[in-house]
Parts: sequence; structure tokens; C-alpha cells
Amino acid sequence: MTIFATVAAFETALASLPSADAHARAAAVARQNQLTKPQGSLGRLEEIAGFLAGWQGRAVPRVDRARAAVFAGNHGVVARGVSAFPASVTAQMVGNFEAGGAAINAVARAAGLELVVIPIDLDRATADFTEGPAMSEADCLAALKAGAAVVDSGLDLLVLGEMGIGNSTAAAALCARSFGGDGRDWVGRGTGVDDDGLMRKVAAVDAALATHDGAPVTAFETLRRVGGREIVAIAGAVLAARMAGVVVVLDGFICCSAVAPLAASAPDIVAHCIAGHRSVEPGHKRLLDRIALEPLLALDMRLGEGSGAALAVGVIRAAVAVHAEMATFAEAGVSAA
Ligand SMILES: O=C(O)c1ccc[n+]([C@@H]2O[C@H](COP(=O)([O-])O)[C@@H](O)[C@H]2O)c1
Ligand SMILES: Cc1cc2nc[nH]c2cc1C
Repeated sequence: MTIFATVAAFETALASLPSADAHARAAAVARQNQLTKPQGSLGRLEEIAGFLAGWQGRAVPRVDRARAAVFAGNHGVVARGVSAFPASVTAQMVGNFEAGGAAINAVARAAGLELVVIPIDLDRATADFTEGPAMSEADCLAALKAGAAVVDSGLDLLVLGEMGIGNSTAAAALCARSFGGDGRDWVGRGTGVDDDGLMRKVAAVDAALATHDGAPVTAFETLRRVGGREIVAIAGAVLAARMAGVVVVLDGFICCSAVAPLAASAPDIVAHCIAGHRSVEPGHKRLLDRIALEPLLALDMRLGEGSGAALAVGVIRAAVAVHAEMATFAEAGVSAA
């Protein structure tokens, strides 16, 4: 993917994002308004059908080929005691994903999603970003490319997720550096740290902000400095999906944090994205407000691994089904208003 060959190509792509097909969207809205229901009565299901129609360029959208991609990475900042779990759990959970035993496996099966798992250099954690950049330029570009590789233009929907012990601290740092605020504004309990762990997370984010203060606040530099490989890969997948016109379903706080540095310079970057759910990690609501996405579900989840986004696919499938299958007033002989 040439847009990830160089940093300049990446930033240029961000500055020239394609739009949805307005004609296909208008045709979908016109069809919705003829279906046997009071106009607007299917609420956000109607909006989802129009949204998919616009990005797929067809008046009657479909969800035949849907993929979930879960990226995994390890984080040097774990040395600061920021997670309730040891870093070794990242690779162990990848093994669990590959064996089919994790929550995402079950939810993906229930939602009719193909699942791909992409561990990125798990034996080579990022550097501790409280002290310097998490990644080299080459490593960050490689992670963007790993993300882009899960996108193919034949997909009807792409669900994104992540696994990485310590990555809720990286997510908080990405949000703070992109949107302002400090550790206290963006940090939460992640996998379930106690009060001391929470204080260590706040301190790590504040230290990272100080260390990288003065460095350029571009999308690439923020990803490279305080991100992690799995998060950068999600950013790459979101941008590649946009270029291919593929709708993305985002998961929780960490997954959504991947778009924070992009949204800071290109607010329209999430125009092809649906927020699958709102996680209980407190930064997630703040982040969704900043990127103006309204989550489909709010089920008090905080698992990650794409689970909330995959669950939302059931709602999206139903939106597409009613749009495609309902009779119009004329077809059913029902009197219109
Ligand atoms: O999706 C979320 O909002 C979410 C909230 C809390 C934790 N997680 C998951 O837990 C891990 C990060 O938590 P932590 O405490 O290790 O930073 C990572 O593997 C995420 O997938 C995910
Ligand atoms: C067990 C476990 C499963 C996960 N899935 C996503 N993040 C996770 C973190 C932990 C600790």
C-alpha cells in the first residue's frame, strides 16, 4: 500500500480522504421512506442502512463478507506497573484466539464474522514511552502496513480490535497528546488496576506528555511516540479501509484511541466508522464525544479484543435486513400517511 511507504505519503493521504456516494445514500433514504413503517420509526437502523449504502455505493447495502481483525502488541510502559496482568498474557491470549477459546471467537462466530488475528512483534515490546519514542519510524510504518493488510476492497464490513497488556495507558497518552488534558483526564482502570496502579498510570501519561513536549504533534509522530504496534495497525486499517470505501466498526477505548491522532488533524477520518459500543473505561465516552461518534451499544463491557464491535454487527445486520427485505407501502397495499 503506497500510502504507507513514507511518512509524507501517510500524512498526504490523511489530507485527501474520499467521501461516500451521495446518490447511493439518497436512494437508500428514499427506499427507507417507502417501507411499511412510520418514517423514522426504525431510528438508528435507518441511519445505518443509509450509511452503508453511501460507503458501499449501492442503494441496498449488504453484509455478506464481514471480517474481524484483532491486532496484538506488547508495551514497554508495562515496566511501570500500569496493568493488573503481566505482559506475557498478550501472547497467551493470542494463543487463545488462535485456538478459538476467547470471547471474540465466540462473538465472531455468533455474528458471522471471519476472524483474523495479527500479532505484531510480540517478542519485541515497544520502548517505554515515558522515556522516549515507543517506536522507530520504520517500526511505526511497518505497523501501519500490517493494519492496511487486513483490508480488501471486497469486504462489506471490517471490525477492528486489539489485545495488548498495558495498552490502556498508551491509549490515554494518545488521547491526551491529541486532544489535550492530562493523565487524570484520560486514564481508567483498564484490566482492573487498584488505586496505586491508577496513580502509576496517571504518572506514566503525564511523564510521556512531558518527555514528548515540543516534538511535532502530527498524526504520525503521536502514533510513533506514545502508541503501540497494535494501535498503530488499527490506525493503518482505518485509513486503508477509508481509501477502499470499506465501513469500519470500532471497538472500545483502546481501539478508538488509534484514530485520536488522525482525527486531531483530519476530523473527517471517522466518517466511514461506526462506534460498535461504549466501553466502561471512562476515557472512551470522552473520546467518542471528541470524535463525534455515538456508540450503538453500551453493555458495561471493557474486554477489548474487538468483542463490543463484533456484538454490534448483529444490530448492523438487522438494519441491512429490514432495509432489503421489508415491503413498501405500495407492495403491501398499506395506506401511507
Ligand atoms: O476496550 C476497552 O475499552 C478496554 C478497556 C479495558 C481493558 N481492555 C483490554 O485490556 C488490555 C489493556 O488493559 P491494561 O490494564 O493492560 O492497560 C488490552 O488487552 C485491552 O484489550 C480493553
Ligand atoms: C485475560 C485477558 C483477556 C483480554 N482480552 C483483551 N484484553 C485482555 C486482557 C486480559 C488480561
